[in-house]
Amino acid sequence: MCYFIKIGRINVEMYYCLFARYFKWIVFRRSVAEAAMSTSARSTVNTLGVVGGGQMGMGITVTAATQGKKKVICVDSNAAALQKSLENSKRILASQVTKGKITAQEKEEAIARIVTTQDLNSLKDVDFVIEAVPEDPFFFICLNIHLFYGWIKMTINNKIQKNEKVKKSIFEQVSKITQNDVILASNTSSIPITRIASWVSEDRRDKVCGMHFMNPVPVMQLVEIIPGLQTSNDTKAKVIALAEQMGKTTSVSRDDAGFIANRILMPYINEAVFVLQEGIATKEDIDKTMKLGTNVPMGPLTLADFIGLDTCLFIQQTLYESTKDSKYKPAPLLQRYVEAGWLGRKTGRGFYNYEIKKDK
Ligand SMILES: NC(=O)c1ccc[n+]([C@@H]2O[C@H](COP(=O)([O-])OP(=O)(O)OC[C@H]3O[C@@H](n4cnc5c(N)ncnc54)[C@H](O)[C@@H]3O)[C@@H](O)[C@H]2O)c1
Repeated sequence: MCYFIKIGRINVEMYYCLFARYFKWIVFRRSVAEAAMSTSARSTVNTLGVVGGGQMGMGITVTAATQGKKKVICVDSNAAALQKSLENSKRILASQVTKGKITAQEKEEAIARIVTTQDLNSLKDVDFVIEAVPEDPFFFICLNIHLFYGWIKMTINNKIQKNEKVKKSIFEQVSKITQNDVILASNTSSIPITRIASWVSEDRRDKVCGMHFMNPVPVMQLVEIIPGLQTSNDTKAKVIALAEQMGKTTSVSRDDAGFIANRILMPYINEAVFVLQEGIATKEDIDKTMKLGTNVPMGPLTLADFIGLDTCLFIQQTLYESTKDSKYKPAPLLQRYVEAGWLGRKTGRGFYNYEIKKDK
């Protein structure tokens, strides 16, 4: 496009054309430099590293070991959580055998492919890493004070650290432990991928990508893929390929608060909590209305318990803080439940009560 404007004796068109050429040259030089800087990511994933063996991490581990036939090294800093997750994964696999989805032999083969460890250095030789540690660590402090007139039981449980310290430290460490061509994916529900990429060295940022699995991973079909600003197309293609090898279907979202699923789902859950808080309906009627009225498998409060109320609150807070739009303000009742330690199924109590299965 050229502009013919004469300002006195100056031919603006000429200056414009010269500037456009110079600009194109700069863009060309930058893309050549970037291409030279970034190497392509490892193509074949034989061994997958998963960091965090909680409900998502273990779901990813089991799915990769069964559907993807990958060897999986699952790292969790908490030995008890790891043991519990391993038992859970065996239960998931046993139920898949019962449902005829896999054979008993496939179950045994999948279990044999899973290694659990507390040592992050075990990821030294993996081909791909998926991080699934919590977004927001909760420090639960219970204080019992015995006074002369009787017991006063105080529970202080509202110290919420609103930072991403755990994930940051994992990315910093794992990017140094693993080889440079290894993709580092995050299962984050809400932290911007471009921010996560900033936690690793510049020459590795093109290999950081969001890989947002849905809960429960072995059952849910979708994985949201979220490329950050610096994620290369090569990385994005390889993340999609791994998701497909795990039997999943993918959708792609821009790196924006909540991505697609949580941007829509969390305000829906939050509104259901407001309806409960305002006494408009009972929790049973809220769930029944949405389940039968909109033909979804479960109502919003049951779903929130399933996801984890801490996770729901954190995502809602992230949406609110990143947009400053009052429509995302977390419902006070959701905050109270989290402060009470009623986090849903995983703690045995959320909007409903649950029996926690004891490991044999
Ligand atoms: N729960 C959901 O429905 C859901 C869905 C999609 C994505 N996510 C995301 O997945 C991630 C994990 O969520 P979750 O529900 O599995 O949490 P979770 O609490 O069930 O599991 C997290 C695990 O990480 C471990 N961990 C903590 N610090 C660690 C460290 N430094 N090194 C190794 N392991 C560590 C914990 O011991 C725990 O077992 C979060 O980012 C969450 O937002 C959750």
